[in-house]
Formats: sequence, C-alpha cells, structure tokens
Amino acid sequence: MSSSLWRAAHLWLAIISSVFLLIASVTGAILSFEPIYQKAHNYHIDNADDLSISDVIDNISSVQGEVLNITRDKNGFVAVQSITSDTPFYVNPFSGEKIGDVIRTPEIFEFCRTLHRSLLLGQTGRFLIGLTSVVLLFIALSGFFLILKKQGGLSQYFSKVVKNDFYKDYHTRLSRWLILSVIVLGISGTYLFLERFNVVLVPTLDHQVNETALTDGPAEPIATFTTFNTILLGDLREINFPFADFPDEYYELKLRDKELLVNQFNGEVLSEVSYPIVQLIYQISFNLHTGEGTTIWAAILGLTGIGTLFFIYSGFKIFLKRDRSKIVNPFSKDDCSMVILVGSEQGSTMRFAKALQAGLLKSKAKVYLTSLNNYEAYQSIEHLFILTSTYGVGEAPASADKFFQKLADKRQPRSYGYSVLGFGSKAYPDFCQYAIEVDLKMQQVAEAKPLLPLYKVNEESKPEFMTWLGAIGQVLHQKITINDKDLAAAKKKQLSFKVSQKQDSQNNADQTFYLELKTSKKTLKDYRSGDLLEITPPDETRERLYSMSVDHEKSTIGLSIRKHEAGICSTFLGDQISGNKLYGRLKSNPEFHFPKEAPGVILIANGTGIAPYLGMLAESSLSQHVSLFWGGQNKASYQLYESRINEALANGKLNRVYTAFSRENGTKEYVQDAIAKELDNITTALNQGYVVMICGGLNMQKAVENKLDAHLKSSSGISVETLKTRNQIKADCY
Ligand SMILES: Cc1cc2nc3c(=O)[nH]c(=O)nc-3n(C[C@H](O)[C@H](O)[C@H](O)COP(=O)(O)O)c2cc1C
Repeated sequence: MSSSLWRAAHLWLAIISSVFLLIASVTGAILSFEPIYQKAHNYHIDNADDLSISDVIDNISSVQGEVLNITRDKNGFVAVQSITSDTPFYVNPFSGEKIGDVIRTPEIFEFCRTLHRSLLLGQTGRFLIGLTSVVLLFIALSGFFLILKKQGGLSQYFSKVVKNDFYKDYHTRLSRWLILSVIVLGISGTYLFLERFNVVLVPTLDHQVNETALTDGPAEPIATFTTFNTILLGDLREINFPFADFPDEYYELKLRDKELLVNQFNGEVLSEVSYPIVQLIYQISFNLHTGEGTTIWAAILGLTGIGTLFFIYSGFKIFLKRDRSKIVNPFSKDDCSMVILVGSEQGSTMRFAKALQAGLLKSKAKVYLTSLNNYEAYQSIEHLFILTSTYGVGEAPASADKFFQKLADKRQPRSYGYSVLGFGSKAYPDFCQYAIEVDLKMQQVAEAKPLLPLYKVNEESKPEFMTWLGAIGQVLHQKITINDKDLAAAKKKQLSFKVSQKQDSQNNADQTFYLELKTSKKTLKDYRSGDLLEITPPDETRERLYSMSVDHEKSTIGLSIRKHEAGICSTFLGDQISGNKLYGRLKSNPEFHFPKEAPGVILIANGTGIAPYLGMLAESSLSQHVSLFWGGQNKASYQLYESRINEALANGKLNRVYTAFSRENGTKEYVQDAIAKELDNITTALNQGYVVMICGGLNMQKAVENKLDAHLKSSSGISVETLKTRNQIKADCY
C-alpha cells in the first residue's frame, strides 16, 4: 500500500469518526481521573497483599462478626459486606477494623461513563462507539506507518521533525509519543466491543461439584484450611461466604486467574476452574482501557485523550489547509506504460500535468505521474512525457533540480518514446531554457526515442498546450480529452481594492508606474511590507505576484510596476485610473519582512524592487542604521520614489542613499557597481549583525551576491550562503 493510500485511509477514517472520537476523547480524558481520584483516598494498607486469606478472614470476622462477602479491588482496597452493615465498607486486613465507607462514584464519572460507553443511545450507541474503537485502531496504525515514512524508518523515529507548518509538525511530534497508547486503546476497545456483541464468546464457568460426596460438620477452624493458608490476599478478587451451615453452601473464591468452591467445614476444594483465555484477555483489555488500579497508566490515558483532541483539531486544520495539488496515482509505477514527469515551482505546470494524467486515465491508459526529481526505473514504460517550467535565470524549478543526476544514474529497462513540453514566460530572456536542456539531455539517452520535437507554452497558454496535446494524440493514435475544470486554477476568494493613486515615471523609457491601492484596515491587519499582492487579470487563469509596501495608517498598499510588452497583468494594471476597483489576494511572505531586531539594515534594489522598501522605511527604528542602494536608468527614473525617500531621510528612518544609474550622462553604473565600492563597509556591517535585503531582478541579485560572496570569503571566510541560512541576507527577486 502506497503512502498516499495510507494517508487517504488515515484522513477519511478520522473524518468519518470525528464526532464519536471527540466524545470518546473528552469523556475518556475525564474518566481517566477516576482511578486517580480513587487512589487518592488511599485505603490501601501496605504489605496486606502478603497476608493469607485465612488470616484476612480471621482478622475481619473477629471484629466485624458474620461476614457475607470480602472483595479486594484493583487499588488493593479491601471491602467487606457484613450481616450487620447496610453498605460495604473498607477494612484494614491486619486489624479487621473499618477504615472508611466504600467510595461513591461522583456523578460526573457516572455520566461520562454512560456517554463513553453508549453515547446515551443504549445498544445502538454501544455499537457505534465500539466501531469507533476499531476505526481508532486503523487510524493509529496508518498514523504509525505515516510517521515511519516521514521520519525515514524506525531507527529515525525520534529524529528531528522537518519544519513545515505548526499543525503538521505538532501532529507528528505528539503522535510519536502517544501513538502507542492510542493503539493500546484501539485494540482494547475493539476487544471489549467484540466481547459485548458476542463476537468473542466468554464461556460461563462450569463448576462440577459432586453433591453426593459432600461432607458436613464438625466445622474445623479456617486456620487449618490449607487452601486458605496458601492463597494470598494479593491474588484475591472476591470471597462469597456460605449463607448457612449446609454442605451445599460453600465458599466461592474468585482469584486473579481462576475460581474455587471450597467446603465450609473442612476447607476441601470442591471445584477449581481456571478462567478461559478470552476472559483473561477481557480483563487485561478492560484494565488497559480504563487504567483502573494504575495511576501512571491512567494518567497516560488521560494525556492520550487530551492528545487525541489535539489530533482531531490539528488534523482538521491540516485537512483544510491541504495541498489540493497532491498527486494521486491509481496504479503503481511499474504497472504503468505511460509516465508523466513534472518540473514545477509554483504548481501551474503540475496542474497541466494532472489534467493530462486525468485525460489519459479516461482513455484507460495506465499512467504514473511524479516529479522529475523522483525519476527512477519504470518496468512497463512505453511513453514518457516531461512537462517542466523554468525558474531563476533559465534554471530548473525546485522539483527538477536533481533530474539530470538521476537520469544519468538510472536506466529504463526498455526503449520508450518521449516528448518534452516546456512552460515558461517570454518576459524572461531564457524562455523555456530548462525544458530546452531537458530535451537535449533526452536526445542523448539511448533507450529514449523522440515522439515529437520540443513544444513550448508561454504564460500557461491553454491553446498552446492543446496544440501539443493534439500532436501527442496523433502520435499515440488516440484522442485525449481534457476537462477544462482540471486546467483552471482553483478559484480563490478575492479582496477588493480601490486605486487611490497612479503615478507614472518621468522617464518614459522606464515604462514604470507607482500604484497605490486602498482597502480596509482589517484587511491589512496581518500584513507587512514585503508581503505580496496576487492579481489575476479578468479572463485570465494565471495570477501574478507583486511585492508591496503597506501603510497601516492610510490603509493602503503601494506597488511599483514595469509594463512588459507581452505582459497581460502589467498592461491591465497600467490601464487603471484613480477610483477604479481591483480584485486580488494578499499573501504573507515572512522571509522578506523588515528585521526590526537588527542593529542596521542594508536595502538593495533595482527598478521596481524598491516597492516593499518604501513601506519598510516606516518600520525602522531611530536606533537602527538603514541605508538604501538603488539602481535605475537615470535620475528621472528615481523621481518616482524620491519624495518618499527624502521624507524617510528627513525623519531619520533612513540614514544613507546610494544610487546607480545605467543611462545618465553617458555613465553606466549598476547597483552592483555601487555595492562594489562599499564592500568593506558592508562586510563590517554584516560582522556587526546587520541584515542585507535584496529585491529586484534575478540578474542583479546574482551580480550583487557574487560581489559580496567573493569579498566576504576573502575578508572574513564566510559565504553568502551561510549568511542566508542565518537570515542575515534575505532576497526576493523575480
Ligand atoms: C522568479 C521567476 C523566474 C522565472 N524565470 C523564467 C525563465 O528564466 N524562463 C522562462 O521561460 N520562464 C521563467 N519564469 C516563468 C515560469 O517558468 C512560468 O511562470 C511557469 O508557467 C511557472 O510554472 P510553475 O508554476 O509550474 O512553476 C520565471 C518565473 C518566476 C516567478
């Protein structure tokens, strides 16, 4: 069974049984206090368990007179019902003296017990709650399997949990400790359920007493009964005394593992029947399920009940936040003749790949879908489809960066046809570069025969994808139908914004404008400068992200945007005028927030990358030293931001500004050149704990980081990579 099936089983069983689990956990947690509550009364007398039954009977009878029944409960408390008392009472087995009345169970426990056992619904409730135990067992076992998978086996069981999301992390962390007790509760609850509904039959004990051979009087003293002398109080559960001095009235002894009938006159054992194994298992299950008699186990059960509440809550949170783009493969990899490998960073290529998978599955093909980084040998492979986007500067997306290595290491067992489909954007100079490289690599694989030349899709264009799909259909001689719904991105709830200001750059060549959008205070409450605005232009499926500045006082966000010729979204935003209404979503980007704790911050940007900094300057404190490096075409380009920057300089929120112009009076200076001049100061500042932030184009980021890296390595032996892991260098480039 694959991990995804385990996960699906874990999830759906939990969802179906959640209400019952909730009731059982709350009541179970409360009931776990009952054994602790009882133990707290402490009617336990030390060393009494070593007394023989004959001593106990003697001691009690001499003080309490005629006794009807003696019990020893799981706490070791000895209770007596005598002929003269209406209710049972606890005694000291050494002295036979009464030490207290039998504890009355508080109402709350009684109520919880009924709810826990039958949901107050009688037999139907008992059945439902019993079934919940069975389901709990499967949830726990699937959970255990998932932890093993996640942690990388039993030997890694308690190794560090890879940081993810609060609910996911603690769902795993806590369950590593509580899973065993949940499994115990599941197994014991299941056994009690099976016993109650007679699936496991516990036979009634059948004592065979030879009535004709029964002897009577004269009664010998109990102290001479060998059996009573050898059985210890610790092994006793109950003794029922004979009612009258007739030979067919005998002592009934219930011990840990058997029952005895003993002649009241001479102590002869008339019948001895051991409990059947099913009954012993029942007892063990009962004790394990209730925690009766053991405070520590009861406390563990209580924690397990509370933990289960957390599992239900966090499980729901994980479910609601779940990644709907998860891959589901109905066939195992070696059964599939068609394999789809995907390279995707933000999920859109995966969406196309899933639509393709669904289309092929509809035509009864056996298809296996996975990411390029999971490349391995596929025993039944006939066709391979590679769909990949390009990231960075013509680089592999995150889910494909190990593909070439794996392709070199793993060979397919047979020859197969392949086709590569690249996803990218013409707004980048290296359009579909990574797909081009993948296609070239595939051409060198001996077993791989091209089905089609490389196809490319610009900005998730559906028509371009359909063209490729048609070509594939022709090669395979089958029509592949794709559901439009599968291709469309999930509709997300949009927030409304009003354009409050639009300002164009004074340098026309820049094609840049500043857009201020107004919204409500509440909408912006959880967002900061450096977070992102996601805009999907009307009639488009693909969203674009813009790094924004946030002004909480004015309830506005600020964006700096450069119009691209083929840029659908930048054109759409460029057409806006004050008063227009726009829709979008806000996305948190905590890795790129202003570091309020740092002694100083160096902000580096080119072009529109300055947008988040314009808001961040308001967040700096007067004790922090903040400098800004900005690169643009010329001084006219700078004017779009100048008043905001000057205001920050005037009120002490910004200490220094360095500008670099690439087309000003014949000079050709880029922001990385301005950085190069200040490398000594920047290195000193980093050594003092300053934080460097970089926002703008990827090429600029690379150039700045290369300069910094070389200088840092030679001067202080530290690399940019190390500073990034320490969060001393933060970048948000595109
Ligand atoms: C930071 C960044 C860098 C990108 N670099 C390139 C690139 O060099 N070449 C290209 O063709 N597309 C580039 N793209 C565009 C993506 O490849 C394109 O949007 C693709 O549809 C994304 O697919 P995904 O959502 O599956 O990752 C880039 C996108 C981003 C956000």
